[in-house]
Amino acid sequence: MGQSVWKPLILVFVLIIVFNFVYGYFARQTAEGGVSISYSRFKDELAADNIKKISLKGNSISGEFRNKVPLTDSASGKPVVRDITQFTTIKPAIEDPSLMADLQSKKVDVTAVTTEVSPLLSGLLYLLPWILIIGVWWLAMRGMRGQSPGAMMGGFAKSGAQMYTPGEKSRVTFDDVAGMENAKLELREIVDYLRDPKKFQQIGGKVPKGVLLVGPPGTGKTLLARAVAGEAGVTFLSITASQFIEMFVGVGAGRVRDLFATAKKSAPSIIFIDEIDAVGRSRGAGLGGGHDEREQTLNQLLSEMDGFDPHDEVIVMAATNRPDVLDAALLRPGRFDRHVVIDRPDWRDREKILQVHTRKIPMDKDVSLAVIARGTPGMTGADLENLVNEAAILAARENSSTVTMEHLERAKDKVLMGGERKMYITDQEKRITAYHEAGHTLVAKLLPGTDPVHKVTIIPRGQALGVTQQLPEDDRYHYSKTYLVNRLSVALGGRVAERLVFGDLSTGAQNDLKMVNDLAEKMVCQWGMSDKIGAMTFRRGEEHPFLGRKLAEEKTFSEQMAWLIDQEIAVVIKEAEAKAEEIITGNRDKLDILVEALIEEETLDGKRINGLLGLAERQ
Ligand SMILES: Nc1ncnc2c1ncn2[C@@H]1O[C@H](COP(=O)(O)OP(=O)(O)OP(=O)(O)O)[C@@H](O)[C@H]1O
Ligand SMILES: [Zn+2]
Repeated sequence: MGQSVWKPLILVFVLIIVFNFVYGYFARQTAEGGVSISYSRFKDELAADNIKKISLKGNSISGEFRNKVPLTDSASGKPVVRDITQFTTIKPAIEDPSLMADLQSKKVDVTAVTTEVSPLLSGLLYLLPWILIIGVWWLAMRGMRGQSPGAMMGGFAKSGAQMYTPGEKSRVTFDDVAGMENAKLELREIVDYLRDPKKFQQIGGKVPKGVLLVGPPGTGKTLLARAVAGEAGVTFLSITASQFIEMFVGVGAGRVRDLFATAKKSAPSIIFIDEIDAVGRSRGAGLGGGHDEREQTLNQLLSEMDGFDPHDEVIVMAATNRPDVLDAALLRPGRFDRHVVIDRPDWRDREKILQVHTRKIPMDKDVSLAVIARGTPGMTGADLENLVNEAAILAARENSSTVTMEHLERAKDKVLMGGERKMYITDQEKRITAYHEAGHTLVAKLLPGTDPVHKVTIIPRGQALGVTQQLPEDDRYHYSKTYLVNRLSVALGGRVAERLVFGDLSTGAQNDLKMVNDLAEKMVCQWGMSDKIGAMTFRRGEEHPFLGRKLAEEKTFSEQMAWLIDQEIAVVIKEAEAKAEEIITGNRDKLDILVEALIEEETLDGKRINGLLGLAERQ
């Protein structure tokens, strides 16, 4: 909860306290300030004819003695110095039928006071629970929208979406989004369209509808979407997909309808749906029932997107880090047909992000954000923002007027340890990863007939410390043995480079090895690519009790054959590994060039790799 939410809460507390004081003041006034005595003592004094007058108010009796009475300490029973004339006591819950008669016979002056304190006060007392209920409800509504007063200027959206209208102070532009130049470039067209939809259509631009932002959490997808709205100066409606279905059954579809209606009313506008996979998982994928609500919501979303007219001037943006689980219907033309991939930032972008977030923080003159950026591979924008905040807190705690390098380093360690991902990477690990990935890349580049290398990176993602990405040039349906063996060589290139350079192996090649073994097994058992076995096919199933593998089902075969299959798989793998080794040993200088560039730049695209290796384009 933000500070703004606490303010009314504090106000309510203050009101309650003030009310208590006022009430107490009135209550004491009517009690006439007597000293409290026991009821039996009061009865004794009454019997002794020592009560002059009393006043009754509810259960309490206050009054005056005829003669002063020594006050007894109730704990010790000893008389206390002070004599009293004024007293109060409480009538017990048990009826005392003789009281009135006694009072009359002793000629006590009796007045009855109404229990009503004051009409104003009792009115307040009556209203208080209502004030509390309404207050809590109000706070809950605000909390649900997570809105600060600034963000509310655009008013409410019934769907529960957060709404930002143009011209607000909290406007976000591309300047607030550091790095991501490619993504910004791709979104430029959306901005142009929203700025002047008519003109855009006259020029003949294809009216965009849905944009899917794909990337890991915290990489700034929401921020980027808001910046698009800010750049174009249009209304931004933001909702998290799980909000559609969080409350009651049947609400989700209605909320979607409301959301689109609001967006159309305030067009041109952007609808942003975060974590779209929460409603957008492929239909029918769930087990059993209970998914109707989600499916209804998804269907409503699809039909709203289809119902757009070009003149509606609404763009739907959505974010996910699981594009693979999305229902294919969402990705069809006319829906989310544009995809913008947002990767974890490389160190140059990390430096820019640090610059954005330190803009308003006094930094020591010795601080080098580049050094921090280089030491934080794998961190997202959100992680870096967190790092800067931690550093500022450390500085404040030490009464330091500026944030120093040391604060930043300590904050870095803290964020690294807090993160669930293993992001802390030593220089040595970084070197090993760089050699591993450069090994893959070099083999892929120098072996003919392999898929082009799209990019290579040593920025960790998921479990992998680095990635070499190859993209096939076109869809292939037939693979030659040469192609497949080359592919094995590329996969083994990482491991081979590690072994040749460090004389040691790391666990980093685990995935490569699994891929290599699976592929080699298929080559031998399914595609008949082994000389010794020839054109026979086998299906190999689960573990064999003796051989470590079970060869079963399609064809039963002897243990000798099982042994031969294993031999042949080993031969294929050895052959591929020897090829990789030959290339890497023969081009050690090129390997080193790639490694230095990788450590310096973290990510190399195909063009850059060709440049470094002195190769022509399309090789
Ligand atoms: N490129 C960036 N430049 C500046 N700040 C960034 C950048 N990327 C992320 N941040 C910071 O990280 C915060 C979180 O980013 P944001 O919520 O946009 O990430 P997200 O990708 O939408 O994450 P999620 O998928 O968890 O919603 C932002 O508020 C912003 O302050
Ligand atoms: Zn590898």
